[in-house]
Amino acid sequence: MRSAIVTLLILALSGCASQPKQRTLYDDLGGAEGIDQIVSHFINQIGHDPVILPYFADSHVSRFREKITEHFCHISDGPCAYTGDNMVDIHVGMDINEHDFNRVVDLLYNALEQSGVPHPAQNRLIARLAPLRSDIIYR
Ligand code: HEM
Repeated sequence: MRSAIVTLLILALSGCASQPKQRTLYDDLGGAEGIDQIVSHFINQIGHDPVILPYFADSHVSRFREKITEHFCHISDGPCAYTGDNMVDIHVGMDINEHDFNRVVDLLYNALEQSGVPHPAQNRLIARLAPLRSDIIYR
C-alpha cells in the first residue's frame, strides 16, 4: 500500500515536471522588465523624431507609456489585460498615412534593437502589430 502511494506521488510530480510552461513571445521580449525597456526606448525614439513627435503634441506621456506597455504585453501573450481605447478610436482624426505608419514601425524596430531583443522576436512582435494597420491609417 505504502509503495503504491509513493509510486502515485512520483507519477503526479513527474506529470507536473513534464508540462513546462509554453515559452511565449512575451518571454522572448524579456518579460515585464524587457517591455519596460522597449517602451522607454520607443518613447525616446518618438521624442527625437521630427515627423512623429508632432502627433503627440497634446498627449500625456505617462498614459501613453502605461497603455502601450499593456498593449505590447497583451499582444505578446503576457499576463496583462489591455485597458486602453481601441485602435480606431485612438487614432481617428490623426489622418496617419502609410509613410508615417511605417516610420513608427521603424522607430519601434530601433527600440527593439536598442533593448537587445533578438531579431526573430523583433519580427514576431511587428508581425502581430501589422494587421492593426488598417485600423490606424487614414482615419
Ligand atoms: C501598430 C502601430 C500602433 C499601435 C499598436 C499603437 C498603439 C497605441 C496605443 C496602445 C495608444 C494608447 C491608447 C490609449 O491611450 O488608450 C496609442 C496612442 C497614440 N498613438 Fe498609436 N499606435 C500605433 C501606431 C501609431 C502611429 C503610426 C501614430 C502616428 C504616426 C500613432 C500615434 C498615436 C498618438 C498621437 C497617441 C496618443 C493619443 C492621445 O494621447 O490621445 N500611433 N497608440
